[in-house]
Parts: sequence; C-alpha cells; structure tokens
Amino acid sequence: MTSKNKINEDLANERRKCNFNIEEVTYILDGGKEKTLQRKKIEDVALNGGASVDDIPEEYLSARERYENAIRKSCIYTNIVKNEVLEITGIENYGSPVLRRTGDAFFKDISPFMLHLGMFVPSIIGQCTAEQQATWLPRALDMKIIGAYAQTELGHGTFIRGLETTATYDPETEEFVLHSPTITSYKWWAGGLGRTANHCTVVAQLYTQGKCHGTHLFIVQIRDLETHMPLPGVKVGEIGPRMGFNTADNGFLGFNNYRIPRMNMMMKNAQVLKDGTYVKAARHGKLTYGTMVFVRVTLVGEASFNLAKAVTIAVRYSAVRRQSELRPGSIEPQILDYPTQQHKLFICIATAHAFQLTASWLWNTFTAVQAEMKKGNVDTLPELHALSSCLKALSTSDATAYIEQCRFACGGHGYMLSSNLPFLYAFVVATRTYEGDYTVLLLQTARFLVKAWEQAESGKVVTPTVAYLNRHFTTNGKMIWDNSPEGIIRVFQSVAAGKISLCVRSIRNRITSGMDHEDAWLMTTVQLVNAAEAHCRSVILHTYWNEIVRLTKHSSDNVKTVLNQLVMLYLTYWALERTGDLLRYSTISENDIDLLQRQYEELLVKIRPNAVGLVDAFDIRDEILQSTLGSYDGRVYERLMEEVQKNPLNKEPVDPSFHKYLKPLMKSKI
Ligand SMILES: CCCCCCCC/C=C\CCCCCC(=O)SCCNC(=O)CCNC(=O)[C@H](O)C(C)(C)COP(=O)(O)OP(=O)(O)OC[C@H]1O[C@@H](n2cnc3c(N)ncnc32)[C@H](O)[C@@H]1OP(=O)(O)O
Ligand SMILES: Cc1cc2nc3c(=O)[nH]c(=O)nc-3n(C[C@H](O)[C@H](O)[C@H](O)COP(=O)(O)OP(=O)(O)OC[C@H]3O[C@@H](n4cnc5c(N)ncnc54)[C@H](O)[C@@H]3O)c2cc1C
Repeated sequence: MTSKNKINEDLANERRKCNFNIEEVTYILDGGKEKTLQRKKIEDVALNGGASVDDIPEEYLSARERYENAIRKSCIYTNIVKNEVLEITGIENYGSPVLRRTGDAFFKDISPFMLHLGMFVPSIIGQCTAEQQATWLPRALDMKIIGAYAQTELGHGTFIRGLETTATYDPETEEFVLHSPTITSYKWWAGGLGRTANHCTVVAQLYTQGKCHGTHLFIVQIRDLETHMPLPGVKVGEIGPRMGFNTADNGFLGFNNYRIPRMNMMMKNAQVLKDGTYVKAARHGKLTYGTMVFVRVTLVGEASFNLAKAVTIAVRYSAVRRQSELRPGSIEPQILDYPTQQHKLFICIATAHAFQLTASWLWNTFTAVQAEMKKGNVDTLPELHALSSCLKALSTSDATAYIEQCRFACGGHGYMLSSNLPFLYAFVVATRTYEGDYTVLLLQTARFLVKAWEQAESGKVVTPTVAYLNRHFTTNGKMIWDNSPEGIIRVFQSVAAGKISLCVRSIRNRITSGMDHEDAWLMTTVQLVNAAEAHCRSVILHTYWNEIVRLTKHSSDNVKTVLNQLVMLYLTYWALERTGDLLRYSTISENDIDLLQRQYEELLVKIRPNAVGLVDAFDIRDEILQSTLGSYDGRVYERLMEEVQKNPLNKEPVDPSFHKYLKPLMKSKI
C-alpha cells in the first residue's frame, strides 16, 4: 500500500471493533437492498469519470469564474445523466434524490440547474394539463429549455396572497400581459433565474374580465433561445453575494407589459377560457401551492442526507484526532473517547436515521394523498399540509443546529472550507427559510392542530397523526410516566395535547375578555409555535420507533441491537431535553430523570465501538463528501497539507502586494 491509499491506523482499528453488518444498515436506510444496488450503480456510472475534480477548488475563484465553472460542471453532469445514467435507470429517475445527491460530487456549493429539476419541472408535472405537459415536459427534461421558479418578490415571500406581479388577460389577442407595477413586485431570489434560465414559472395575480382571481402559475420565456438575450419587456439579473448558494445565480425579474400566450397559464387546477371566462379550481383552493408541498416533502430527506454527511466527517475525524491527556504521561486519547464528544455526535447519527425513515414515511403519505386527489378526494390534503409543514420546519432547523455542532466537534479544522462543513451549514441553514419559513410553517400546522383539538373535544374521531387527541379527552390528569419507548412516545403525545389545549384555552379566554379572533390568535402565536413543535417531535419519535421495529424484524441480532440503541438514545435525549415539559404533563419524578440520565450515558458507551461503522453505513462516497477531514481513509493531516498546495496565494514565494504596499509602509517614517 502506498501512503496515498493507506488507511489511518486509528480508523482501521475502529472498523475492526465494529460488531454489526454495515451493509445491512445501509440497505435499511436506502429502503432495501435493490435500492442500494441501484444507487451504487448510478454513482459508479456518474462518478467514475472523475469529472468532479476542480484543478483549483471553487472557493478560490472569482464570482464570474465560479459561476462559469458551475455551469461547465452542470453541463458535464447533465450529459452523463442523459447519456449514461438514464440509460440504465430509466427517465423516471431524472429528478430522483439519488441523482441530486450524486451531483454533490460536482459542486461544493450548488448547481445552477437545481431549481430547474427541483421546482420548474415539478411545477409542470403538478400544475399543467396533460396537453400542456406534452408541450413543455419533454423539452424541459431534455434541457432544451431551462427553467426557474419565480414566486417570491422583493416585498413578499411568506404571504403569497400579497404578491404584486399581475397577469391580465386580453381576449382580443388571447394573451396574458405580465406586469411588475412596483419595485416591491420584482421577483427576487429564484435560483437559476439570474443568468441561467431561459424560462421560468411565474406566480402572478390573475386578472380577467376586470376581476382579480388570486395567484396563479404561468410558464414564461424570458430569454432568447439562440442569443440568451433577455426578451423585450423582461428585466432580469443576479441578486448578489449570499451566505451560501453562491453558484445558484439567484435572480431578480421584472416585466413591462410583457405578453405570453393564454395557454402558458398552468391550467390543471383553474382555467381562463378564450373569451376570458375564469373556471374555478373545483376541488381545493390551495392546489396551486402543490409544488411547494412536494418540495417540503423532499426537504426532509435532504436534511437527513446533509446531516449524515456532516456527522460522517465529524465522527471519522474524531477517531483520527488525538488531543489532551487523561492522566499524566498517558497516550493522548482519540477525541471520540470523550463522552462530551459522543454527546455532540451520536445524536446526529440518530437524527439522520430518524429523518431518513420519517422522510420515506412522509413520501409514502404524499403519494397516497396524490392518488386520492387524482380520484377527486381532497380530504387528506389538510393533514398532509400540516405534516409536511412541521416536518420541513423541524428537520431543517434541527439539521442546521446539528451540522453546526459537527463543525464545533471538529475544532479549528472544522472552520476550514476544505472540511466542507461550512458549505454544508450554509446550504442547510437556507432550507430553514426557503420553501416556507420555520415559524410560518409551524403556525400552519398549529391551525390544523387547533381544529383537530376542537373536533376531538366534540367527540369526533380525528385523523391518525393526531389520534392522541382523542385519548386526551378520555384520560384524566397527567400521563403516567413509563420509561419504555412506547411510554416515552405516549408522554410526548400528552405534552403536545397539553400544549394545544393551553393554546385553545388562551384563545378562548382572550376572546371572552373582548379580543376578536384574529388578535386572540396573534397573541397566542408564541404558544402555538411551541405546541406545533411538540406535536412534530411526537410524530418523529413515533415514526422513528415504529419504522425501526418494522424494518429490523428480519435483521441480524447485532443490527437490531445497534439500531435499537440509537433509537433509544434519540428518545432518551429528547426526554432529557424536555424535562420541564415532562414534569408539567406527566408523572415523571426526580428519580426517573436521574435514571434517564444514567440510561443516556450508558447508551453513549454502548454505541461508541460502533460509531465509525454507523457512519460508514451511510455509505457516502468521498467524492460526495468532499472533505479533507472526513474521507474514508482518514488521511486528515495529509489532505489538509495537499489542499494548501492548491492555494493560489502560495504559488509565488513573495506576494506582489509586498512591493506595492507593505514595503513602502515599512520604509515610511512616523
Ligand atoms: C432533483 C430534484 C431533487 C429535489 C431536491 C430538493 C432540493 C431543494 C430543491 C429546491 C430548492 C428550493 C429553493 C427554494 C424555493 C422557494 O423557496 S420557492 C418559494 C416558497 N415560498 C413559500 O413557501 C411561501 C410560504 N408561504 C405559504 O406557503 C403561504 O402563503 C401560507 C401557507 C403561509 C399562507 O397562505 P395563504 O394563502 O395566506 O393561506 P392562509 O389564509 O394562511 O390559509 C388558508 C387555508 O389554506 C391552507 N393551506 C395553506 N397552504 C396550503 C397548502 N400548501 N396545501 C393545503 N392547504 C394549504 C391553510 O392551512 C388554511 O387552512 P384552514 O383555513 O383550514 O386553516
Ligand atoms: C437560498 C434561498 C433560495 C431561494 N430560492 C427561491 C426560489 O427559487 N424561488 C422563490 O420564489 N423563492 C425563493 N426563495 C425565497 C424564500 O422562499 C423566502 O425567502 C421564504 O419563503 C421566506 O419569505 P420572506 O423572505 O418573505 O420572509 P418574511 O416573510 O419577510 O419573514 C421574515 C420574518 O418574519 C416572520 N414572519 C413573516 N410572516 C409571519 C407571520 N404571518 N407570522 C409570524 N411571523 C411571520 C418570519 O418568521 C421571519 O422571521 C429563496 C430564499 C433563499 C434564502
């Protein structure tokens, strides 16, 4: 073995200690052996060309060079996908998470094509009629047209009903006239819009026959397909440097009485006829928000995957890194041996599992609701909206906090861009805001919870994810504390029920004392966010536990044991995090809390020997991890030194600025 492919001895030892079958866990996380094999096949085809490697790391490039480089790599990757990957996987895999994640090997930051596949194509699939799809979809999938999703404006993101861009129907020419009447009506933020896209989905207020019918979606060509020049009446550009997403050319867009054909309105859920008659969406008023629901569902899996990357980096690094002395003169321990380090990292492994299994469950719920809606039944949509809203909010928020925790766990080296942890953080922290801000989405869930509470109060049976509310009305007093997984979950459900109950009481009391409903709701929103968070926690705990029980039924004993230890760690961690709530809503005692703490510390000890095996089971290739600290071979120090050689600042022994500025300064007199 050369030093280049030699595995770090500490890491090799960790792998020898691992007592479970790593592949078995990978299969569970991927959703089955076949899915793992297909993922690996895709990765082999897409990555074995080595096209991902930049001669100069992208962080050293100027804004222009970075963008051009991102486009170059996006085109290479798209050609590989079109010509090689889809040959073996089929076109239905075009937008699959596996392909999106494999693409991470090409970009430390973001592909300018991400929103094309992430939202433009889904908006065509979800919002267009079959006839419209036949017109647009093949061209979009073949990259003959490249799109963005332009909804947010300079003045409004959250409040979609407040958007100002107008689309006014002109029956004379059978066209819509798009217009940006104010500075705040300019579209702002859309990924890929600034420099890359030649089309986009535009969300605008629809006017026809003198009446406004609210926001609708339109497909709009914004640039010439030959010259890429913005079309007359279109003003488009890039919004400027951001915390992350710097290769995503997030853009602005304004229209000056810009005309598009009538059939460019996405007409699956509402239509404007040739004469200007508006035909209302028959089934549900919010179906035009469907693309957002789809993306929220996929973001739970994204949160899991990015957290899995971060913790893979941090655990491998913590096995390689030695620091301090436990006793005078003793060998410096691996930092992974410190219980405080285990406390930082093992919860991240467990959370990545919890989110991955919850994401698959949510995806199945989403497809079931879609199937019902195809049959004309929209009854399950409110529950899906409530679930996808809170799960998106919590998974992105927790993943953000834990990725930062992984960076802290890597000390100073975690601050290096080459560790990839800062990029991961900058990417994931944005997911807490985009596709619906954290607070705003939890308040959407709270609306659903208050309604469900009122239904349960009146004796009606409520939908499955809030079924615990029915129990709330049949049991008296605090929930009996019980340290079993099912017991802990029941107590978390009681906490949620108790908090929702307090919200309802607050709202009612405020109304009784003279407030109108809107003000009473507004004054209760701090509690409502808290209640929605508690509900969502209980959903995740419940789903994670149920899925582990279901998926490990036929697993080997050691896999069962280690996955059980992780889920128990997760349940215990959250019980300890929420002791205040547990004391308020259950019979838990001081003694029970001491026991929980001991149980938690024992779990850290039990998981420790399998920690590296557990992150290996995420099976994230080095090309995708892109980290000096987290590679499979653990050559941390060598890779940090190799990276230094790529630093353009080190190309010449003396920087020109020395002669230009430093030397004159040194020679000048005070
Ligand atoms: C290769 C592909 C892989 C994919 C990889 C993924 C990677 C990432 C992909 C893409 C990156 C994405 C980049 C970011 C893109 C964006 O950010 S696009 C912009 C997103 N914008 C938002 O999310 C805005 C958030 N705001 C809203 O959703 C809404 O305005 C609101 C819900 C906050 C309020 O809407 P409003 O119309 O004012 O409704 P309300 O009056 O509050 O509610 C009325 C009732 O309607 C219910 N409702 C609301 N939304 C929905 C919905 N979506 N579905 C079903 N029902 C909905 C609401 O609960 C109310 O019900 P009740 O009256 O019964 O209480
Ligand atoms: C990296 C990135 C990429 C993006 N990509 C796209 C894209 O491709 N296409 C697109 O259309 N948009 C995109 N966006 C925009 C994004 O969807 C919005 O920024 C997001 O929905 C939040 O809206 P806002 O910016 O208007 O925040 P605001 O609504 O102004 O929120 C500001 C604060 O006010 C609070 N707040 C707002 N309303 C309420 C309320 N009713 N109750 C309580 N608190 C409230 C929020 O909680 C938040 O703390 C992107 C944003 C980012 C950061």
